[in-house]
Amino acid sequence: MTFLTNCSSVIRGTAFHSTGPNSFDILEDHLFLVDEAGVLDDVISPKDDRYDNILRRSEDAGSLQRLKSQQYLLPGFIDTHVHAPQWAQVGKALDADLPVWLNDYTFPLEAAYKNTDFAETIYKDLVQTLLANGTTTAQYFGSVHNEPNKVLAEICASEGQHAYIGKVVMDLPSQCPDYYRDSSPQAALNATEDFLTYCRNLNSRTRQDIVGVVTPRFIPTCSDEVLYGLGDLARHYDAPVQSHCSEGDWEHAHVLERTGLSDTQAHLKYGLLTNKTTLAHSVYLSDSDAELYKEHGAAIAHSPLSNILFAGAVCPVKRRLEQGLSISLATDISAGYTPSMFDSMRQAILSSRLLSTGTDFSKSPIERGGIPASVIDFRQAFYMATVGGATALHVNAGQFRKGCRFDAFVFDCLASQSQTRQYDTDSLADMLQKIIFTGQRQNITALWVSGRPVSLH
Ligand SMILES: O=c1[nH]c(=O)c2nc[nH]c2[nH]1
Repeated sequence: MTFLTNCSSVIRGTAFHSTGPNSFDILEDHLFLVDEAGVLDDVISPKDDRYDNILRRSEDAGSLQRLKSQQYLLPGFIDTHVHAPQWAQVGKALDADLPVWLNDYTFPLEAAYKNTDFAETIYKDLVQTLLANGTTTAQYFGSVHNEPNKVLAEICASEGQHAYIGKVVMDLPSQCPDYYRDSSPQAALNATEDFLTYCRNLNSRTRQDIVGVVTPRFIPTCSDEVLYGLGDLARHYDAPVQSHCSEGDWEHAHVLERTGLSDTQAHLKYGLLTNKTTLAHSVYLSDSDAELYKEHGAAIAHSPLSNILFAGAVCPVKRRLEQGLSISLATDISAGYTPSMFDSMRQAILSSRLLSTGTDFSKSPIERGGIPASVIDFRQAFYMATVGGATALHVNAGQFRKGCRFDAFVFDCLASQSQTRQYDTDSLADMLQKIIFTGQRQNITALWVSGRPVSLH
């Protein structure tokens, strides 16, 4: 038996994990054996002959942690689209439309991160807040300037969060303010390369993933030269790519007019639609665009809150899942106003209900314009927030399986100020639904990233 030679800790309790878009498992009263590297070495069911022996030995060795009644183990959330600098304006200016929001609020704020003291304060708060909300992995847009991006990478490393981070590229003078853009396509490419290398070096010194991501803000703010150059860098470094795609009427039409192509086709032309690409929003995809995502293995970062505020339409998640696309979930701070993936899961479910029924009360149900069979439920939401994110980022996480890294948190229904109730009438499957619909930050009472406990602030 490998136990006690490889294992640094054993957790005993009941866990939930997603096993696919339509399914989940309840691992009732299992033992989770975590090795020195923070990877699940084994998951032992009470029916397993080894159970009692392992339980006793881990208890004797002082490496056993038991979850209490009404405490559950969940996989850490994977938030695949967060604008780190926008944390300072979360909840602000959401009465504006996208171009006004970008030009009047967001660009001036992002430019302010040149002051690395400011960056340090905000980024530390952001990373601690996301961890406290159960997000063990985040994919971040940084800003144009690399000094604050490096501060963000160091903070993720020291706070203990897996982080995918991009230096934002925006170089097109006609679409970007003088005070906040890359000075030339070459300067943008050099800075991107510098940041990819920086993250690679940092990653070799940290336990968790710190990965540089090729990050054109979106096609409207980028020159053709820079977009082709970023495609070359992504290929050369085998680096992930993130951007925004087909996010609203204005943006979708703008790309069509400029390139003669849909946003998806344009990403492909520039070499930016790869199996390591995650594209936020992706609302206005034709079915043939969706086929391109599938063919090239690109993922959607579904951002239900910001889609409501800025897209003016709902991403047909159910349809895209049925088409076999890779779909993850995101808060999209700060066009999304919450750091909580619980909130994002809930909004994804609610948006799909409205998409399915249509919304104009003055029309009959038939004429209301809904798209039938668009409803997703807690299963798909849980999948996107965990396994979908892991699939998009190609990481072995999001589940409690042997070989998965142990990124997880304890959800405590009895935590102070909890609004999640468990009664005798509730089955364990009921409890997963209740957790998804009522869960909050205060329910998260312990969290591990790659097997290491993280302090919650
Ligand atoms: O929601 C969004 N947030 C942004 O920062 C952004 N930039 C381009 N398009 C965007 N959409």
